[in-house]
Amino acid sequence: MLPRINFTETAAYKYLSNHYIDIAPQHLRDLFAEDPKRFDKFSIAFGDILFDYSKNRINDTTKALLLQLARECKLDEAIDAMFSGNAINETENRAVLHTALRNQGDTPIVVDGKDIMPEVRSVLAKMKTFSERIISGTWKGYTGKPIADVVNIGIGGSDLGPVMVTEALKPYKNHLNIHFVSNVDGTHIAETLKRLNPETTLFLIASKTFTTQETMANAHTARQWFLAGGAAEDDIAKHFAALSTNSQAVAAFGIDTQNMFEFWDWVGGRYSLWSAIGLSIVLSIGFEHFEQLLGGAYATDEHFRRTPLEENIPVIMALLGIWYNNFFDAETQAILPYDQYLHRFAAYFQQGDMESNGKYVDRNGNAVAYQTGPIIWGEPGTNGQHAFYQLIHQGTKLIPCDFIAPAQTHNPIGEHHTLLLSNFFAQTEALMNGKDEQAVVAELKASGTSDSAIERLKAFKVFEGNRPSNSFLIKKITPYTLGSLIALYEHKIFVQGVIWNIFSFDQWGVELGKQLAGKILPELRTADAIATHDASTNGLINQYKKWKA
Ligand SMILES: O=P(O)(O)OC[C@H]1O[C@](O)(CO)[C@@H](O)[C@@H]1O
Repeated sequence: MLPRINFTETAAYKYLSNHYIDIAPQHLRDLFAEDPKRFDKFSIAFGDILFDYSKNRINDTTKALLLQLARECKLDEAIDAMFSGNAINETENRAVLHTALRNQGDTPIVVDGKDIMPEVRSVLAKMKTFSERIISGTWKGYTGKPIADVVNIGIGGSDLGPVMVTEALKPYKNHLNIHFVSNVDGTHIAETLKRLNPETTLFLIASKTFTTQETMANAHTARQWFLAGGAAEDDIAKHFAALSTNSQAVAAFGIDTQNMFEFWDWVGGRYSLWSAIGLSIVLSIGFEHFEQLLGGAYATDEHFRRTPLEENIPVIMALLGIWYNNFFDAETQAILPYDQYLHRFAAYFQQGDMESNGKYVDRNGNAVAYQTGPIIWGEPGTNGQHAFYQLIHQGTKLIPCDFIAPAQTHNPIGEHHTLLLSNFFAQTEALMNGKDEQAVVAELKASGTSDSAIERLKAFKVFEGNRPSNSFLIKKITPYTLGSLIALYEHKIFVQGVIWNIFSFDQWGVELGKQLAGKILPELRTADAIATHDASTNGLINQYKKWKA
């Protein structure tokens, strides 16, 4: 069982509330000026990742109190409970062991009295053999041709992780074309299939439950398309594989269970890219690179598990998030990668974070009286700069930002990377320092602006600054460093859930919409006017019926 502690009733929370009153008016500029050791103190080097959190509205006391908060909430106990396979997903009575999928230690990990590591390794071995056959072309389609295109059909955790990682690791890609179909909107699969040849296409049906409406609809459409191309039922075995925990449903769909890559109910969907759900990643970059991804994540797991809290990156990330979320009333958290390959990173952690910590019921089943998970959003720099940074710099909302950038690029073209990085450094500095009125006036004077124009313009050109950010400077985005980075964010989410006293590994909040869609679906199949809902829903459905072709 996870501890049940209301963090707002801890001593640390009370101290932090008072301490907030001291810190809130202080400017980051002054905090830097007062402490020449601030960067050394508030940054952590972890392999090829430098985590700089010095541009946050904290001082030594803040850090000490936040760590006290973590201790009072028994974070150590919770970390042990997760890694040792306790059923910490209590509402589903499941262990939470995505860490076992990348475990490279030799201590058994026991769930329900059984060491799960042999099974984990056996599925990895099966993924290796299968992927080698597909990549090398020794696996032939039903007309004897090698596979050229792979379509992953899945949604949520069975899509976002593989999409994000295959995009992030494109420089490591082989000749196979990898496609992702997730949306139940027929446009998604129709547009994808248009470009494909059934003789050379492999479908991966990725679904933990193998019951998800969107995935099943797309899988059936893919099957029909495949058969319509001239293939026979028996040929399905050469062109369809399943990534799932549900072997019965896989067999019922008609996929040979030989072609099923299994995972287990102790892997949460949004934490599953390390499991068989990662097969599209393996096919895209090869098994060795996938192993490096797992290796990087394992290094983070070890860091998280064994490093004292004060030097523990996910713990610091989580506590800073709580500082802004619960004391500064920040509602969102931006993730801003200065790497085009990471363009789906924020989208991936939208699910990772918001499906995990978007909860208002605590671990005792009571409504919380405090804020929990933040809204996660972001786009790659510098595109974001020309879209929404205005609001981050001069808006009325406090938006803590995570900046992520590689020191080395995979595409050293001219000065592009230097330009990109100059923006990365400049933005965090500008957000922190801002520009005061004196500087604005001096600048306008120097450019020959008249005194009356200066008076009129100066207020608009002032930047308050004092906007907090974390910076992750990464030597290079490789499978290993990416694995480490993803796992840092995963554990951050876990720590925050522990402190907010919520269950981070269930997702009951997605059920109601699914249930209602199931009820509405048969109503849409008839031409009859509907009166079974509220006036708005009835009105919309009936208008739809009039308009639909
Ligand atoms: O892998 P499945 O079972 O198809 O589920 C897909 C997604 O649906 C959810 O259950 C809810 O959106 C996610 O948690 C999960 O990642």
